[in-house]
Amino acid sequence: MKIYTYPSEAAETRVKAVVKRDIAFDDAMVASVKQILEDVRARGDAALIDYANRFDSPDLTVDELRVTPAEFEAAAGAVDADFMGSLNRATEHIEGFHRQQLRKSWIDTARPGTLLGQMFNPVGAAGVYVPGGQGGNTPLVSSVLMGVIPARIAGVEKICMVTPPTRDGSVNPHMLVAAERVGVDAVYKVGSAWAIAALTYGTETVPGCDVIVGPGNIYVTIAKKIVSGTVGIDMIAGPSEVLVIADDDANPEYTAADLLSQAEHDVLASAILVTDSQKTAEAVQAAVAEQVKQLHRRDIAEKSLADYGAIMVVPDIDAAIDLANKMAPEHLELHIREPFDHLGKIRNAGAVFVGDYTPEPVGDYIAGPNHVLPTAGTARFSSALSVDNFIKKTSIIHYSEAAFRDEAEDIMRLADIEGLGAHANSVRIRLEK
Ligand SMILES: NC(=O)c1ccc[n+]([C@@H]2O[C@H](COP(=O)([O-])OP(=O)(O)OC[C@H]3O[C@@H](n4cnc5c(N)ncnc54)[C@H](O)[C@@H]3O)[C@@H](O)[C@H]2O)c1
Ligand SMILES: N[C@H](CO)Cc1c[nH]c[nH+]1
Ligand SMILES: [Zn+2]
Repeated sequence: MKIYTYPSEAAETRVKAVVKRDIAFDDAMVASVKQILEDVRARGDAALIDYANRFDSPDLTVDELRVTPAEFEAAAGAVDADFMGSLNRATEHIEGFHRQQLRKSWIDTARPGTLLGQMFNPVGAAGVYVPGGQGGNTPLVSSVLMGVIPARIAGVEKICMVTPPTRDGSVNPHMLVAAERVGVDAVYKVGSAWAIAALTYGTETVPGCDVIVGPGNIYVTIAKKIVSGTVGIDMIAGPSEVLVIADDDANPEYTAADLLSQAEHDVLASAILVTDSQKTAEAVQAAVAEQVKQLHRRDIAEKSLADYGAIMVVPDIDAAIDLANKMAPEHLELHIREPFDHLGKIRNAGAVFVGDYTPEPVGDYIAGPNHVLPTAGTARFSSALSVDNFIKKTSIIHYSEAAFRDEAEDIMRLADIEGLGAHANSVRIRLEK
């Protein structure tokens, strides 16, 4: 990882490259995703199978697109009791955290003669994208829980899950067991942009949904961005990111391990260390170089660090926090003395991990908060996946005659200013009654 002095021109260029990396999609990628979306819209299942055969699963047929009861049953027999223990524990924690987010419809009658309020209703159908990697080689089992649990708690009636199939046309058994555990209604073997198209437009096999949630690689992210508005989406939850703020007291081995934990996700992932200590910068640089050699996904981590990694040396911890707020990382770790004294200064981050014993994977798997988080600087305006992403709010408005008469002049005046005579008339006609 390269060490930069921040601020400097070189450091600023790297910051921009990281923050803009999935918004500055290259035109060819966007064009290819648009073409996939149009193709699925026009040809439905036939297009899904063509893409699945080309990218993930050479022999998959239309009849195999939906996971069957027999496949769920076989999956249940293929996982061990230890996995079930961990799955149950994670599920309980995630359910507990998300239950706190449920809100009740409300009405307010404080203003005489009026009744105002909001009704909260779940969307009818949600599509949950679960990343699987090409040919299902990186099955993010934990993302099943993160996508489905909030939808279930919101009360969504129909929850469909999509994920790329493996080369042999199956879905990882741990993923299927997790899906069944949290009450998914159907699982479809489709990945990438064609899965987002299927959930948006519907095909013969895959039903269209009202809302699509879940993280994914650049193709998934571009597709979600394009279909947003036709369906609801949760957020831009693209290639993973971590920004660690560390002082001269931080453990360089821990810090390096945490940076690598996100760098290994994707060649487009980003891992940044910001420190006020040259000694820490150099120690972490050396630890990363050493630890990366041991990784099974070394190539991915090395490319991501080369393209989107950095060690920024800043004058002090306040400057580190300013830089974090500017970059708005998906994950922010604080490896500093008295971290809670600084927490209130953090304004832009998907999730903050505080202290030596809260490495980011605690949040990925088991703590309870959602690990589907905004990336590429979008934590400036969006938040973790939550129950809210599945809820619509409908306003309720009632006026008595007296309340209506009391405010009639105001309504007519505002309508006249807008030049909307029919609006004013709908008030006047009642006053003349
Ligand atoms: N922000 C978050 O909350 C969050 C959470 C978890 C994971 N992630 C990110 O999700 C991503 C998961 O990516 P992944 O690739 O492992 O799984 P994925 O399921 O998102 O993508 C794999 C799919 O993309 C397809 N694909 C490969 N090359 C393609 C091409 N040229 N054109 C179109 N499609 C192509 C594959 O065939 C497969 O179907 C990572 O970037 C990870 O960092 C983000
Ligand atoms: N760190 C990812 C979010 O960027 C989530 C994840 C799932 N599995 C492992 N990690
Ligand atoms: Zn992770």
